[in-house]
Amino acid sequence: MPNNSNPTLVHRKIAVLGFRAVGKTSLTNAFVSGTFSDNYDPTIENTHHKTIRFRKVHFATDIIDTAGMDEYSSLSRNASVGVHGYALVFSTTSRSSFENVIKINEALLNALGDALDVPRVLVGSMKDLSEEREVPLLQAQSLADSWRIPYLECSSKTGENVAEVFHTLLREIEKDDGLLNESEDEKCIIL
Ligand SMILES: Nc1nc2c(ncn2[C@@H]2O[C@H](COP(=O)(O)OP(=O)(O)OP(=O)(O)O)[C@@H](O)[C@H]2O)c(=O)[nH]1
Repeated sequence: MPNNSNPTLVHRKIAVLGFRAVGKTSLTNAFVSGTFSDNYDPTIENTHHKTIRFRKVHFATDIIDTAGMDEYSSLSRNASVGVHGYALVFSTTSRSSFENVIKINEALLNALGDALDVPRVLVGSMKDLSEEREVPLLQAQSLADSWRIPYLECSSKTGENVAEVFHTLLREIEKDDGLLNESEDEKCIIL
């Protein structure tokens, strides 16, 4: 077991997937550097790094901000090989992005050979734009429940729930290996 003087360092790779313009880059930037921009610049693919410490365990995390996907897209090699967990993002302001994330989840599980229990979180972005909401919270929550994965809503603009998306995904990744037990995962520190 890790101890205070000698924390455990583990490497984890996370990919952020979703339809075009759902806020994948904004979510990644808000988490990695605490920044937000109103500008829209389509992404090809970028990898960011962040160390997240859950008390005695340091996660050196690679976060892959992928290109917006549609039904004709396939996962890049970097976004499918050696990835420990996925954030599946749709915008709460876009019904089509919600419908699309269902297809992305299917394509992901197919690409991974119908692997069971792929660590994932479903993320509803742009929570601050409540007047433009097109996807009811309960509908998104029941989709996540049917996939047996957590659902979170966040705003990269206000920062609300941004860190929780990544912390929840790390907990999903570590669920079965006992690295984070109850008392250790309560307190997470971003380095
Ligand atoms: N109000 C608000 N706007 C957001 C939020 N997140 C993203 N946006 C805006 O939505 C637009 C698209 O955001 P991006 O982060 O570039 O989306 P993306 O999914 O990375 O886009 P692609 O790389 O093309 O797939 C930008 O104009 C952002 O400023 C949010 O939480 N709130």
